[in-house]
Amino acid sequence: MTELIRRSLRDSKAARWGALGIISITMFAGYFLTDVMSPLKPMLETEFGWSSTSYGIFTSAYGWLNVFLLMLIFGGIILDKMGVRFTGLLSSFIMVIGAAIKYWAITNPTLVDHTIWGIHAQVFLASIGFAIFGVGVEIAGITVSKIIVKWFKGYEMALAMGMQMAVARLGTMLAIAAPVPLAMYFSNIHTQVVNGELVEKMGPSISAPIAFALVLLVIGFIAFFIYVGMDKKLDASEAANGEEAEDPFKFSDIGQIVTNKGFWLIAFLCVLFYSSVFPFIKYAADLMVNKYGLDQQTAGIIPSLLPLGTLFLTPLFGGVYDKIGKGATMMIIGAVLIIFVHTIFALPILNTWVVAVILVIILGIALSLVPSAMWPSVPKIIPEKQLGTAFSLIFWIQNWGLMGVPLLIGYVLDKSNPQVAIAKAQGLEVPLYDYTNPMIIFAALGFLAIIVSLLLKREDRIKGYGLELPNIQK
Ligand SMILES: NCCCC[C@H](NC(=O)[C@@H](N)CCCCN)C(=O)O
Repeated sequence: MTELIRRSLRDSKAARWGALGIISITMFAGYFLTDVMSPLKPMLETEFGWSSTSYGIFTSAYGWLNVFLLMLIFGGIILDKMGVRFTGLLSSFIMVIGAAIKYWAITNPTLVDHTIWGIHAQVFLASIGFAIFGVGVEIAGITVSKIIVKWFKGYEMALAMGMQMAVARLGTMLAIAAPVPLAMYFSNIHTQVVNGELVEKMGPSISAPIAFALVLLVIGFIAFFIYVGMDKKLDASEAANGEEAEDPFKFSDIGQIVTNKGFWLIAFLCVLFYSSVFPFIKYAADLMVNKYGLDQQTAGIIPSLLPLGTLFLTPLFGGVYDKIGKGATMMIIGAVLIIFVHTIFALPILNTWVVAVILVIILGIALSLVPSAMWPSVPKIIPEKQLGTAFSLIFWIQNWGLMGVPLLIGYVLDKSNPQVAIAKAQGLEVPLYDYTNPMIIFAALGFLAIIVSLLLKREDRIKGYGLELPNIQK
């Protein structure tokens, strides 16, 4: 009889996986909007006269407020103080507002020939929207991480984190594959920049995929309200069973987190690893056009294989970590794969799409290995009551990379290819970009990630965090 008595709602498999399903919808929408502009880079250049630097500025905006105004850190503190319900609703709402501003900037033709502080006005305002959205999606990310720990500790935590990331990657995949067909389908007559002049012309609708993303985000916001109901029931069930409430968060906790060497190694690995993958995704479709000779219409297909592979592999590797362990080793292997892939991309040989497909698939394996081991390792290093703040600090450090690297890549791309700007200014046929230098930067990040992952394994041996041990408690 006693086996039938449940201690808490989270002891019900259906309840915890149901909760995970609901919050995954919100993150799916967030990841879709995050990458929706990536395959549109060539169109932004031809329709609105953006340069690679403009695109780099826009892409880097994701981290502006998170990094410089410390919004992520405040988000983590709010999360630990106010809880997952309030923070989740707030962050989903911020995502909707940011996406709406970005949509407005992209649809507003009068912005096309203005500048703000020397930046193309459309780029500037779309960037503001993306920066606000970036605050929302990042805070939603740490909230969701804390929610998963809350429901899955002692259960299939890595698998759950892997499943949530897989659903989010589905958003990334859709964001790489769908925007160009959507923009072409909704082609209309609108203002474009042709040789520096504004003209009314038939062309693809760049705003259509963003409108689609906005609708998804509203659905994600509504979904979070449903989660709030489940979270209340979880708390009630735990209170009824006399489970102890967590110690409240104290500011001195921050001191404890930042004096933990394991925390820093995870944070550095996080920034190096993610800076060599997510900013790469922003340029991947363009790389396929310029290095592998694909046309704009099909260029998104190969990069979309990257998140596709992760859909299956992230939960799979998460399950391996739960049952067998070897988290630190998985991170090292992932970092080795990164340097391999980017080095081959950088070499001015093997310029055939088959090689690009193979490399993207290997990168997908890396993007499954490292996150499925890294994120479930954080609760092994940091106590649960400090997790919101710890995740937010890790995300904050990571956002420096997510902000700085795309900007650097856009800049390096323009500097290494001055012939492109000259041709555009003269109204000549635009030559191809040479991507060697940007890819060397990505490979260098992979190299640093290997060093940090080795240091992390060593630290685990010294401190006994248990990163090589399974997560499921027998
Ligand atoms: N439990 C933690 C999950 C983190 C997942 C991780 N996301 C991030 O690191 C975000 N800060 C950045 C997301 C950028 C979206 N393109 C992930 O692997 O997606």
